[in-house]
Amino acid sequence: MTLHVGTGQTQTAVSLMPRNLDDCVREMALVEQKQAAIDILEWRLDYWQTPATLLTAGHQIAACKHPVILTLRTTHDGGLSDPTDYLDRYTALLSAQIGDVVDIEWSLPEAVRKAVSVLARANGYQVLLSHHDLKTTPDNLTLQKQLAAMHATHPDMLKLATTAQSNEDTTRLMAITQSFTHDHTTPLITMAMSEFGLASRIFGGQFGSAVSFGYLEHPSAPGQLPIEQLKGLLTMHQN
Ligand SMILES: O=C1C[C@@](O)(C(=O)O)C[C@@H](O)[C@@H]1O
Repeated sequence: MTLHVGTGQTQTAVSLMPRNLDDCVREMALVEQKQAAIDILEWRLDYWQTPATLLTAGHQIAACKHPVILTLRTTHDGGLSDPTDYLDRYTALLSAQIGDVVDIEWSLPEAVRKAVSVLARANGYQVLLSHHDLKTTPDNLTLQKQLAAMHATHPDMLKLATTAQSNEDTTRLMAITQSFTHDHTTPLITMAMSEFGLASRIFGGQFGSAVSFGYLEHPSAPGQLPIEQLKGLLTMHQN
């Protein structure tokens, strides 16, 4: 399934964070209950704790009607996974062609990013290149250079998550989003994490951000809203 983002209404995504098959069944039941509010599933693989049943879970998740983003979030970018076995952790699922998009972290060594990207594309996935600043929203020039460097590697889509320490940080990120999406066709997802960043999750689409993340049971990052509340706000704001 090809994920089409960046045109039309802002799409919503929720992060699945199962540790095992029991969690997977529970979370997929919630997805079914809330499916009217969900456009995209993100499977946060860094929470998974039972390698022997990874593919079983993958087939259960991939059986749903939503496009699935595979995300192995490392400790560098706010997740739980050790960056040193990044390619190995992705290989089984990518080789089984489970899911549709692969999130690859900019912070990884270039050789690792390239190896995962080659394996992903060889198995028909789109590549979402992502970067997370867990402490700040850098100055505008730094944000522009960050996006330019990521864009130069030709991903299918980009994601930049910063941490807002003020309302001004959030408005700057949205202005940078507006400027980038005006000048480029590569879909961009941005969000300012923290309570200061709430506006970026509700109004980010107005400035070109393609997707906004809400939560199913628990937030996967600071500042997320419950998915049904987020969908309602996006629908109200965009109609
Ligand atoms: O990269 C992102 C965005 C996110 O960090 C957010 O702030 O909503 C949530 C993560 O699960 C996801 O992988």
